[in-house]
Amino acid sequence: MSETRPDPQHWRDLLRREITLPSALEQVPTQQALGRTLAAEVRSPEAMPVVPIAAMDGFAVRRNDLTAPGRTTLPVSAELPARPGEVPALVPGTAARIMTGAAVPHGADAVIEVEASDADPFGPVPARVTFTLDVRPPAQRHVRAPGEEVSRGELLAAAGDRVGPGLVGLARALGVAALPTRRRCRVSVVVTGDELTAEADSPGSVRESNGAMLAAALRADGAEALPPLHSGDDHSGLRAALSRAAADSDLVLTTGGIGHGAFDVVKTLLGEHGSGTSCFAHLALRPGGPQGWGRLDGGVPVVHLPGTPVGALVGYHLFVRPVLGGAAAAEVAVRLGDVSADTARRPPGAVHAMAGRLRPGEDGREVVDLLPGRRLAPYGRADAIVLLGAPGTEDGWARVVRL
Ligand SMILES: Nc1nc2c(c(=O)[nH]1)N[C@H]1C(S)=C(S)[C@@H](COP(=O)(O)OP(=O)(O)OC[C@H]3O[C@@H](n4cnc5c(N)ncnc54)[C@H](O)[C@@H]3O)O[C@H]1N2
Ligand code: MOO
Repeated sequence: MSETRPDPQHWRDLLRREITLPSALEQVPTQQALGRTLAAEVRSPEAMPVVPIAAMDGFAVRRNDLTAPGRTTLPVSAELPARPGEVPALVPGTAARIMTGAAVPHGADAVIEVEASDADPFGPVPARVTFTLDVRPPAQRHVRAPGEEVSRGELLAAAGDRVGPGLVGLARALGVAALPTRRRCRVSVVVTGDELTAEADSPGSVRESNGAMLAAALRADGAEALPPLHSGDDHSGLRAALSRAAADSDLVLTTGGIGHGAFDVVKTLLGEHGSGTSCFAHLALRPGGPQGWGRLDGGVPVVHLPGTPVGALVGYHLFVRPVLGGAAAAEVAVRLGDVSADTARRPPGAVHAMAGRLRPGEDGREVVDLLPGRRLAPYGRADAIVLLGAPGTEDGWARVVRL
């Protein structure tokens, strides 16, 4: 049987083009929205600050009452801590002791910091205060003007942005109770193989691990991972598992059953000798070469990953994550550090995926060290998949997918 060996980059582009996931909008309470992707822009319902606010601990004054340069002594007519409540207007010819964050009284047009006065910053409010000023303070000195930080209707974040702690804080500060996020994509994983068991308790049985691994990867990428479904190597079992998965999900992943063997149940059920609703290829990629994709009942997209745990992990990060979208899907070029683990013969023309660990190099710029091993074992310590031999890669550099 001859199969083409498509370029993994082309395969990724094909899947991104063909698979569009729903992007329904879901309002999520601001405090629970961390990590979600915005489905729409967020604008401020109010100005920040709403009223003029002192930016320094000191005294609110009218600049016309000051001699500058020179010394001015004014009676202190009020004490204004940062507290809720009405703020009386500043009595002309007086100063009001004010704390950072307190509303500046009507009539005051500057705050003089306590350091420029003879007042004890921590003592009781003085009866009078003397300022020694070198220059006349500019209007609104140490006053945060209404709308200075955010104006009403200003864009806080755009559709497609990921909600970070900064936006959670900003939204709370402005009274935005819920954020318009994309509904999480619901993904089912169907693992296949008669040998798979919860515990490896008999000869030939293999502890099922792809389900937990892919659920973890999906959650890390902001998707909702439904409980994994298991099918044996028989068509009726797989058909049942796939239709259960399709009924409930935006996207289905399968692992295993896509090799060249008689028991490769996914391929024989859905490939050209079966329903023909999925297509399969052996990509110029090691590991993770065998891949497939198609559509299930109702048009639900399905991506077929190899059963080998390392093949499933690599395939997920190269082909599924980009379909889910988001910044994490980007591959970046990183300099290679320690490559002593790259010992296997690497025929040209294929991309070789190895486990790697990122660290700052001697010049502070990031480098990646290769970890020894071709299977899942090195991924216990890896924070990157390193793609060696990818077209367009300069010597001493590799494309890297962060885990
Ligand atoms: N004649 C050929 N044979 C194979 C080729 C080839 O080109 N010609 N390619 C090899 C490559 S590369 C891969 S990858 C595998 C792909 O095979 P499958 O996707 O059908 O995977 P399985 O045979 O079902 O399983 C492979 C391996 O992984 C273990 N496994 C499977 N699922 C799980 C799971 N959920 N949790 C833990 N471990 C799992 C399974 O027990 C097998 O050991 O084909 C090669 N063969
Ligand atoms: O592509 Mo397979 O995952 O090399 O073992």
